[in-house]
Amino acid sequence: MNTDYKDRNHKKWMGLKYAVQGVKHVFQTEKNFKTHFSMSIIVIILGFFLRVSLVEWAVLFTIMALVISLEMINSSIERIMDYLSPEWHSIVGDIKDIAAGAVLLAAVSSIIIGCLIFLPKLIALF
Ligand SMILES: Nc1ncnc2c1ncn2[C@@H]1O[C@H](COP(=O)(O)OP(=O)(O)OP(=O)(O)O)[C@@H](O)[C@H]1O
Repeated sequence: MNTDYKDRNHKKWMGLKYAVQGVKHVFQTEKNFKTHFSMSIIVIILGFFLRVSLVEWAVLFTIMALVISLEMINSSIERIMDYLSPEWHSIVGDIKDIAAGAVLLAAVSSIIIGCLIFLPKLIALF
């Protein structure tokens, strides 16, 4: 019983370790991920500087997490398709384009949200 609990706990931590490895891997290999990550850091710094409200923080973190998560899923889909179908095929192209389109939609939304939250505060500074 006790060993069983320890085993489950160990597996849980190993799962977390692999997930962190996944984030590290995508950070090291995907240029777009680095761009989204850097943009998120800038947004957080700007958020502190412009004293955004709790609700605004919640909106900003939700959209940042969405963009970064979609970028990771997109990278994952690209790898799956390259592994399953290394040859050129229009359906593979469609699948990759759709996954990339999802990231684009979220990224455009994040720019709009950033403008809605930050622009009035920046304008008020001048
Ligand atoms: N096997 C394929 N068959 C058909 N089209 C493909 C294939 N591989 C890539 N493409 C086309 O090339 C585009 C770029 O694919 P690629 O796998 O090189 O992604 P990427 O340039 O690394 O994307 P990202 O910048 O998001 O990482 C795809 O969106 C798709 O239109």
